[in-house]
Amino acid sequence: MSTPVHDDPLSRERSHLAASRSALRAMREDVESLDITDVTANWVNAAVLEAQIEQRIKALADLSETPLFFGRLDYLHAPGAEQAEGGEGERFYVGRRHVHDADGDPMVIDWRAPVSQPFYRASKKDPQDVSLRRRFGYTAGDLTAYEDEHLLDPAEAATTSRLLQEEIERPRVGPMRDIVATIQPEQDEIVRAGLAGSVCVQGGPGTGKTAVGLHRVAYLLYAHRERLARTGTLVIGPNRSFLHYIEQVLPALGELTVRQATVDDLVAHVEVRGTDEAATAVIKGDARMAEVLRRALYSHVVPPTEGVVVVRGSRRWRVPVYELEEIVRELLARDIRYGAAREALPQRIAHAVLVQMERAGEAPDDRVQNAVARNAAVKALVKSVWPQVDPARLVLRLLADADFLAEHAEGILTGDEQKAVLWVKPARSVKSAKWSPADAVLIDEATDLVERTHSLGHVVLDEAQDLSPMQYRAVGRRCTTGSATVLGDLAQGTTPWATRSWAEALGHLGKGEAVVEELTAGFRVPTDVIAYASRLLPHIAPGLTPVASIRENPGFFDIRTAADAGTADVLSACRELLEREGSVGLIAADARVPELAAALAAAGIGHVGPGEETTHATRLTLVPASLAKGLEYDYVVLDEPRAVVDGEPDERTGLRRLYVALTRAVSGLIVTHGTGLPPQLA
Ligand SMILES: Nc1ncnc2c1ncn2[C@@H]1O[C@H](COP(=O)(O)OP(=O)(O)OP(=O)(O)O)[C@@H](O)[C@H]1O
Repeated sequence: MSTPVHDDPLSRERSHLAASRSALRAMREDVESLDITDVTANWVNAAVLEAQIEQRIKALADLSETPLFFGRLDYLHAPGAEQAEGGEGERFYVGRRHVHDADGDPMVIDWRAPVSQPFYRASKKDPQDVSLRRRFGYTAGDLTAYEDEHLLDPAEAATTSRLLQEEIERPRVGPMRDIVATIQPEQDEIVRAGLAGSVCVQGGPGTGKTAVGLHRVAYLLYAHRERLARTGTLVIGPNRSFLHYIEQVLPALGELTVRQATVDDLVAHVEVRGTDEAATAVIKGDARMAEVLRRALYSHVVPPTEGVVVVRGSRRWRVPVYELEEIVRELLARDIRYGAAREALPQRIAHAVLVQMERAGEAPDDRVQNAVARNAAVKALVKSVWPQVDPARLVLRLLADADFLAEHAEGILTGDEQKAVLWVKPARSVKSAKWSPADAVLIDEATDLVERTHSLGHVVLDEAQDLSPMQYRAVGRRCTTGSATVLGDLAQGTTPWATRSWAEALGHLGKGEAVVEELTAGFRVPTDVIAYASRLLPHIAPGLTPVASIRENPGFFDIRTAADAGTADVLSACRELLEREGSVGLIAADARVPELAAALAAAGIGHVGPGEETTHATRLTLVPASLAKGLEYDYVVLDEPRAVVDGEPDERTGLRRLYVALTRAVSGLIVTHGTGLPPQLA
């Protein structure tokens, strides 16, 4: 007897998957076979088009490990034609990208399309016209399970989805991956917030801030593709290893054009070779420095002391000093940059000359005005009244010349503060100066005073709590005409200038109107571990809501007292965790890393640094506590919590660093210590 193979729902869904994959293949072949020889006028166009085609082919790749669709929605009624992304059916498969058949009918709908939204938001309370929501389970790329919710059936009990739970509990390996299949309703609201407004998300460790920020970019690129292609998008993260950790997420969602950078990258006007004492960096990062810079820059504008005489042919035209003063005053009052005003000044003077010419009965045209503006006398006047200023040289002088600084910081910085920012050994030139990261930000501010910084369409700022006010300003001027998504956790602020409140930070960013949302459901850290780490909250960020872990797997948590502060117990903890599936991170105070690296090598345990690819043979990452932020590992060994705290300039920062280190583990954490635990963990 033969069994019918296509009759059960799972088989039907599998055939839809197979059909969708061949439809995708056909779409790709269509693009691959495009012949552009006849449609491009020149080789530049051809090159651009070819690059676009190549991107499109890449975007249409069928990746065996990323299923084409992960959900299905059965609508009760066909959604409005304007919502249907070209389809008129009432059943939609939701996936990472749009796939259509030969007739152009949708086989899979992009998760970002409006008709997909109820997949994330519909509930029994608000079914949004969805009668059935189906989630699919995959094993090694094969569709092996599904799970249904009948949203309109009052008899069906609301349950938590097994597939969702499994996805959340899945062991972590390698870099971050997308969460499209399991975005939660409160996350989805942030992901799909409009492009016009800015959003700020406060959320404890593992609440999905980074994930939400990246999916938000993908969503915005879908919903406002043309506009953002013109204006650009940018994701800002704290350091290289973090950016490396997240760099696969957007390409996996088909978005290949988003720039990712650190704040230091954005302000790289000079080579940074120096560092500042914490107290100095705090002052250099203070928003008051913006006013000092503004004053110092505009001190270069000096009122004219005599009129200018322009000789043309046999005639001499004089613009009297009071009229020049008026022009300068008017330019100073206008909301334009120093450089733009400097360019406008000769034209204004020329205009004044032209008015005189007209009064004298001449009929000068634009060419005459330009010629007057370029006249040597006018040029000389502009040079003395409104000289060109090099932003880096301006900052150099402020940091090197006590009198110059005193003159412009008067009433803004105290005498002690001025002393703190002055170089002990003043640099002679921009090239030879040992610029610090904070100096580079000052130069960026000065650069923007001279010439307006280009604004992007949208900027995502991750780990935002660590920025100084001057750094917020640097990010803010890159989205003056666009919007921002600001992600952070006040409890994880570990810089001496870390943000105290989001209202303050958003003010410096120039996005005071942004709404602040809070995420409190934790997807990473197991309950016991997050409860333990949260003991630190009253000491590091009183008033913040502790994260509530939604992981069912209780995880594995052990605190081990070592015989001494050596490395033997750390090594055995690493060995033990390497027996298990998933990634392993050994987190330690920066100062202990060399000793631990040597011990691991001596014991024959291979390891890599954060941001380096692990391999099957080398699954351990040795992470200095200062680089742990934003990262996660399936299992973590945390070495000497006390040393982590002591590694920071003050106790609160130390405890915050410890909070970060304690909250990196997904499935298990072993804390080893030979010197006792910080009393705040007791
Ligand atoms: N809805 C979700 N479904 C499945 N996994 C999720 C979901 N939201 C977040 N995660 C996972 O939880 C982990 C933590 O997310 P993420 O790194 O974005 O948190 P975070 O708030 O930025 O943490 P931190 O404050 O430590 O930087 C990641 O592995 C992420 O993929």
